[in-house]
This record gives sequence, C-alpha cells and structure tokens, in this order.
Amino acid sequence: MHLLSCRHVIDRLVRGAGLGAGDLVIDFGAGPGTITAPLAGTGARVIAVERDEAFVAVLRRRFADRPLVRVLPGDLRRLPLPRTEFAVVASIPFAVSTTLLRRLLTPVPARLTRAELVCEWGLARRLTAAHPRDLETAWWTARFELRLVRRIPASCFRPAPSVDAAHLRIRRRPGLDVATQAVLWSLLGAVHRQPDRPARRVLGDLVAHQRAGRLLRERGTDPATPAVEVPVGRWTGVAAALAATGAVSPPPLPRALRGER
Ligand SMILES: C[S@@+](CC[C@H](N)C(=O)[O-])C[C@H]1O[C@@H](n2cnc3c(N)ncnc32)[C@H](O)[C@@H]1O
Repeated sequence: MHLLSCRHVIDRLVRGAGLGAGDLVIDFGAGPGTITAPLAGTGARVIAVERDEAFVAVLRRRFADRPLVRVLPGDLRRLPLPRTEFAVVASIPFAVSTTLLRRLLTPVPARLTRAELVCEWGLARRLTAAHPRDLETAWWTARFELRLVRRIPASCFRPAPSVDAAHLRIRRRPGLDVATQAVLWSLLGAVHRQPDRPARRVLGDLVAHQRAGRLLRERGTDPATPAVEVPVGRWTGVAAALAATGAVSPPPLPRALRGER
C-alpha cells in the first residue's frame, strides 16, 4: 500500500473538512494512522477502519489514550456504516474506491455530509467531468457536489504508486427531499437510456410535450439539446418542480438505493 508522506496534503484534507466537536468522521483505510492522528486533534469522534491486522495493532497502540478514536478492524466494503450523519476524510485504497463511493453516495437518505478524499487521478477526473458518462455518476453528481481540488503527485506517497492521485472534495447538496429524488432517479434513468435524444422528447415521455419544453426553457436549456448534455443540476430543477406539483408518479426508488447496502 501507499502511505501519504506529504504533510501539506494531509493538512489540507483535514482542514478542508472543517470538523469540530460533535462531528463524526471516518478514515477508511487508516493504515498506521497518518490521517487519523490529525483528525483526532479536531475534537470530532473518529472511526479508523483498517483491514490489515498489523496496522490495526499499530492503530490500537497509537490511539489507546484517545477516547474519541475508535479503531474498527474489517473490510470497508462490508462494515456497516453509521446510521447517523458522518463525514469522511481518507486516502482510500485505489482497488476498492468505486465500491466505497457506491456505498457512500448512492443510498437514500444520504448520511454522508461531506468528504475529503485522496483517490486515483483518473477516477477523480471521470467523476468531475462536465457530463457524467453513466447513470450512477449522474446520480452521485445530482445529490453531491464533486470537486477536484488538486492533483497529488505520486511522489507524495511511500512507496510511490504508478499513477498520480487527486484531492477530491464531496459535499452533500441541501434540500433534496425524497419525492424529488424519486422523480430525479426516473428522469436520469430515461436520460441515460437515450442520451442522444432531444431533452424535450425524453421529458415528454413523462409530461405533456408542451410542458416539457417549457420546463426546460425556464431553466435556460434549449429543449433540442441531447438529453445527456443537459447539466445534471437542471434535471434536478425539473425533478423538484415536478415533485412539488405531484405532476408525475415515479415508481418507488429501487431497493438498492434505499438505505444501507
Ligand atoms: C492508500 S493506504 C492509506 C494509508 C493511510 N491512510 C495513509 O494515508 O498513509 C490504504 C490502506 O487501506 C487499507 N485497506 C485496503 N483495502 C481495504 C479494505 N477493503 N478495507 C479496509 N482497509 C483496507 C490498507 O491496508 C492500507 O492501510
């Protein structure tokens, strides 16, 4: 594994999360506690998740006198996540990044409030592209702001990985009620099934064509734009408007999206 060795990168991650007393933060893949230690200084409760037994022993010794730090041995792909709101600050193992992001960003309701992550550069670029390339990324982008903060050179790790990494910032978007999210899921599903179809036609499968055109124009979107090129935030606006008037009855959110997985 690749341990972070650049102090300024670690400081920016921890500062970026703006943690304090009363917060709960998880360090996934804590290793020897490179990030856990400064997190413990924020006053937040910290959970350090680690699978490697030798690191678990190091973590237990290192934080034995820190009552706010809990060392949780196990696999981050399976350990139950808190049922209360939490933040994440972590340099996540590249091999299981997508699985972890899926667990954090997919469920409704979203209990993750914010995250400061180190992940693979290519993954961060894909997640923050102007137009999400698949339904899953669109769903994450609609519900969370994903921002590529900066590139982290491979030389900031010991040993250095073969690719650079990135500091990825994640913030939950406020104000998305469950009804809006249900409409949004239907809408984004339709968009990604027919990405090149004009937005008006995709939306026209859910509401009258005239109304579809109006809803899009009101949000500054040319109704003829290919559906996938309409910024996700505009689809969120359309979903909120439709949910508020009860104009469409989307199917209930699939089980896979509801709660812990
Ligand atoms: C990139 S290192 C980060 C270590 C430390 N946080 C740092 O920044 O220096 C990833 C860590 O995740 C742990 N890890 C890898 N896969 C894991 C999994 N599935 N569940 C829990 N921990 C895992 C590894 O043992 C390693 O300590």
